[in-house]
Amino acid sequence: MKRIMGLLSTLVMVLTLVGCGGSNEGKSEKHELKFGLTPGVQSNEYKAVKELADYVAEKSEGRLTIRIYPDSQLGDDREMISQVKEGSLDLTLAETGRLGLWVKEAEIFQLPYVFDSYDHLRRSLYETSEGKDLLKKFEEENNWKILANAYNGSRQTSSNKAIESMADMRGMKLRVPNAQANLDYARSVGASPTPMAFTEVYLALQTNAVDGQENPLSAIKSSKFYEVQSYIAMTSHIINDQNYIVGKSSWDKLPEDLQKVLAEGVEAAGRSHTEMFMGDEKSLIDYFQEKGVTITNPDLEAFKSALKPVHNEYVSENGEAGRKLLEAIDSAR
Ligand SMILES: CC(=O)N[C@H]1[C@H]([C@H](O)[C@H](O)CO)O[C@](O)(C(=O)O)C[C@@H]1O
Repeated sequence: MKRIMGLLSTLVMVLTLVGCGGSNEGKSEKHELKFGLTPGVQSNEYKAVKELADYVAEKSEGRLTIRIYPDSQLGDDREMISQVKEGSLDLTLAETGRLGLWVKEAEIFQLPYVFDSYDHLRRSLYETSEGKDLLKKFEEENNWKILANAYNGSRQTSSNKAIESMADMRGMKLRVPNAQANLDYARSVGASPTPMAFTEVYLALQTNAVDGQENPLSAIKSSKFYEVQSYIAMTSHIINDQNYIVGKSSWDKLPEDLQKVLAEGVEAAGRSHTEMFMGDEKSLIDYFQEKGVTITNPDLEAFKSALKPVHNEYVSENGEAGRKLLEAIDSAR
């Protein structure tokens, strides 16, 4: 009886050790992260995120998977950023300026005609102490850990009538996302701003419910807006960036080796993201012209002076923090 009891307890010990996996504890555990984004599967954004999902699945040998929810399935960017903040969504894409809904002074990142180029925007965010402070606030106060910042194109204005100069925009019903900077752009150039969800824009243009919209060339292509618009004016009014945001709480739940895989995957996806948007800006003008769209190049000086009061408003609303950020951006030129 004693021998049987001894054998049984040895067996229990062996089984316990196997069950725990010894030093391999956690290594066999599987993790799934949810990634939500506004654009659909034809977009560059989706392609880059898919590249990330494929990368992590392969490098982690199936231990880390990313399930992608495109096409605003989980809501628009504002809702998804808020879900990441609360911890109910793991990953999303967001413009730095959009985070200004929560960290007020960050809204300067989407003001029209603030940056000379994407490089200028990137330097302002990563290389100035004010930019670094913002990144810190995002992570420490809002649960947004920025794993990469990519270029998402410069916004242009498409329409059903030619925009040769700013005066041609007077009274035009211009669809914009429901974001202050875009509303300000439409209003300041004399158009009538019409906010609406991204998923409804094609139909609104097709039925002439609105006269035009503004988005980067890549989005005009992937959402097929060029099929229902005859003109694109190169207004280059907002430089869009795109942060790959992971919830700090989701990040902290991952074992270190999977954090490394995720960070490397996002870095590579961010690079492809930027390359796709930069490449499109070189090739899409010809593409749209071949499709019968006329491209116009209005004088941008009038646009820039029309938007100057919006910069002044920003400074008066954001006080010292806003003034410092504006100076930092100027110094990064
Ligand atoms: C990250 C993200 O979702 N970006 C979306 C932006 C932002 O919502 C907007 O610029 C406010 O910041 O709006 C669009 O350009 C748009 O609706 O036209 C679609 C784009 O996918």
